[in-house]
Amino acid sequence: MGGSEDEDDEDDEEALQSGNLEDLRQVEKRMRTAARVLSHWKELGPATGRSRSDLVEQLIADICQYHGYTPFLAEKLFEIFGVEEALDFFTASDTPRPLTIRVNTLKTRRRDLAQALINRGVNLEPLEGGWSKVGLQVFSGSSVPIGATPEYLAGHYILQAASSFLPVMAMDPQPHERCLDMSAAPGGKTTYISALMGNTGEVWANDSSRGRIKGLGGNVARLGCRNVIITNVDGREFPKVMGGFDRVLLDAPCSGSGVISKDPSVKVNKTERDFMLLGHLQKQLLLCAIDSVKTGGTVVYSTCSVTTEENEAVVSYALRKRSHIKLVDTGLPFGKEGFKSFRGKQFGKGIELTRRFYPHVQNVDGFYVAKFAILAKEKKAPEALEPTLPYETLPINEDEEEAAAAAADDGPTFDNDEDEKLIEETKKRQFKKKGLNPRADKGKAGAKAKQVDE
Ligand SMILES: C[S@@+](CC[C@H](N)C(=O)[O-])C[C@H]1O[C@@H](n2cnc3c(N)ncnc32)[C@H](O)[C@@H]1O
Repeated sequence: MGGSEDEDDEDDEEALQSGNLEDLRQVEKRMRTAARVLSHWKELGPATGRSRSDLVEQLIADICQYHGYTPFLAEKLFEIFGVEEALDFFTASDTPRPLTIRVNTLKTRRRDLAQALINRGVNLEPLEGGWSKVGLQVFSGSSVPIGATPEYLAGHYILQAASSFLPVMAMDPQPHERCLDMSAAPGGKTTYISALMGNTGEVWANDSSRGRIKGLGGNVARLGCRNVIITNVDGREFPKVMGGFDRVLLDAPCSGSGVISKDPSVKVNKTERDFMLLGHLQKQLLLCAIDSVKTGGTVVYSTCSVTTEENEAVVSYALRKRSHIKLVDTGLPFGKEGFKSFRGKQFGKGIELTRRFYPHVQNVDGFYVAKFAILAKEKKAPEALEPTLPYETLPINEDEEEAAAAAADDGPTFDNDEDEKLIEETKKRQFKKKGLNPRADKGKAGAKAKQVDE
């Protein structure tokens, strides 16, 4: 784990030149000591002669200076990992993860690709731990541009972080199925799904970003994925656009708190509001993903974030809102269990089956993977049928949401007056769509609508 000795030497060199090395070493030592004292406060605290809050304040100030985080995010990560482990996370997030590529089995075999690249002078090895048959780790030192070899241009491989393989492995797509990758660009996972399905069946690859769709199209074409259909809509349009999929992957838009080594701007540009809005969007998208799958199907939810509000809280929300789903084993060979609770909040049934991956533990990007099985919906008497709550009206704030959940026991609650209005509006829209006058006599309109349907 961590950077190479050469990189450390370069950092030291820079710090030396700016006359700061001694300061940095001192700050580093002070942080480690403070973290150890805080973790064993009862035994070690009194001897410091300082208050706990004073020490926490100093530690946060040091982290902000040394690692460049805002106090807000530093504290947030403390809460997730505890102080000592958080320091390991900060250090690992300041160094790049190993460079990895995924072999495109639609075009070649790992052995053949490895040989071709070795012949060009690339140093590589299978991924550590033997958990992937399609991954190769590329070592620095060779002058070969790994993103521009003839094999790359011919689509024999894609540059892909190792942890990004995991949601697709959990999804386990099968030949001839109909799958949806709801937020797919630039297509690392879509092209893997396509390969696992052996270019059979259908992979609907969707992304709401027009700009990012171009990259997705490029990768799909380069890797020769002929079973992929690309769409460019907001994921929340599913299942209105189409449904009945065998499997859906929602690799959700997220804060990127697990991939800070790739995008250090996350250290300073995320606010409480960002996390709240992201959590809200993720919840909406996850419900839509679930509603787009047929009975007996599978949904995989993943993020490259380590925060609970983007992970366990989203999954628990879905469990509360959809009673016909359950969490199942991801089948992934490593990873830490999802949190059962966080700051007094208990997460849903089976949450320990979800998996967390960390840069400082497995030397992979921070990731989260949850897998749901979609069961048959309980049959209800026609008069008991509830309208589906429009996704736009999902409560945005946790308190609001919790109050709703408490009142609901298992299923979603509905405000009758509001629902009446919504049902009326939906009916009107449907009538208009069919060229009917919504104000016309209900009986006649109903009869005409029936004719059109037939
Ligand atoms: C984590 S990235 C997906 C990475 C992709 N799965 C891969 O492996 O290459 C999240 C994606 O979600 C897309 N996105 C954001 N909001 C969305 C929405 N409402 N519906 C669909 N896609 C959305 C973003 O454009 C972005 O490409």
